[in-house]
Amino acid sequence: MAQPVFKRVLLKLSGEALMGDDAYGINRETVNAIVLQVKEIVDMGVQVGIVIGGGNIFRGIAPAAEGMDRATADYMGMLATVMNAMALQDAMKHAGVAARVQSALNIEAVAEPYIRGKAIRYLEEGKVVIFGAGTGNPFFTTDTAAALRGVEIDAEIVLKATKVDGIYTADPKKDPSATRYDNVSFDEAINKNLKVMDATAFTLCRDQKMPIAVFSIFKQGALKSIILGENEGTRVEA
Ligand SMILES: Nc1ncnc2c1ncn2[C@@H]1O[C@H](COP(=O)(O)OP(=O)(O)OP(=O)(O)O)[C@@H](O)[C@H]1O
Ligand SMILES: O=c1ccn([C@@H]2O[C@H](COP(=O)(O)O)[C@@H](O)[C@H]2O)c(=O)[nH]1
Repeated sequence: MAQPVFKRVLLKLSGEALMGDDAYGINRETVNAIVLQVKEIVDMGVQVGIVIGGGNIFRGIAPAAEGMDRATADYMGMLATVMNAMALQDAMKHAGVAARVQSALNIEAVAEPYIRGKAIRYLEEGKVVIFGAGTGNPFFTTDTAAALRGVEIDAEIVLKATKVDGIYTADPKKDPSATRYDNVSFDEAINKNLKVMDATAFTLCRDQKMPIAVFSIFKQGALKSIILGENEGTRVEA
């Protein structure tokens, strides 16, 4: 049987991917389908940390955030990611996957605080750790949180699960003539402003020699393919 090529990974899940076909919010069926893909790699013995985005909830409250102080809106965005983390943990529990939520913002009544050593211990025990509230700081994104937590937990790769199947020469949703890269260097991704991830996230991964794989969470089996070392999506490396 094929063996995983990674022992520990950091999976970044787009918040917007949780909406399914809804306008915003959390679509339970979509979450369950994502959880099954994660379960597949957990059952192979891969240790999985997850950073979850907040776009699905934040989009719904965006009109209220208009004109608001940027830091306040960002804290709201971070709280949205905690809701997603809780929904994901609940869906994992129902699928028989042990998961813990750790929050970068202190909200101890709903989630334990982010403690690096404890997160690593959970991973070693085979539990999925879901990191909520991004980095805990405004003016950042959950992509940067994924790069940061990935480096902190000593993951071998950051897996960016999104709505498109890799990195393109331009946003494929806006430019149908855009073509997909199989491989791209950090410098090219940053210099060409390939917006699938923000420059802070790319730069941190580049400096810490942390490879990134970008793939579609809606493509059945894509996550497992990457774990088995097969060609899938786009790989960003030095
Ligand atoms: N060069 C590019 N290649 C691929 N996708 C791109 C590119 N430029 C922009 N995009 C867009 O970036 C989006 C990926 O961002 P995604 O929504 O997954 O991230 P996010 O902002 O981290 O998540 P969230 O939904 O939680 O806010 C894709 O849906 C795609 O339309
Ligand atoms: O470290 C962080 C992470 C996130 N935010 C805020 O949350 C929203 C949602 O995150 P996405 O990465 O867009 O999914 C983001 O727009 C920020 O407003 C943050 O401030 N700090």
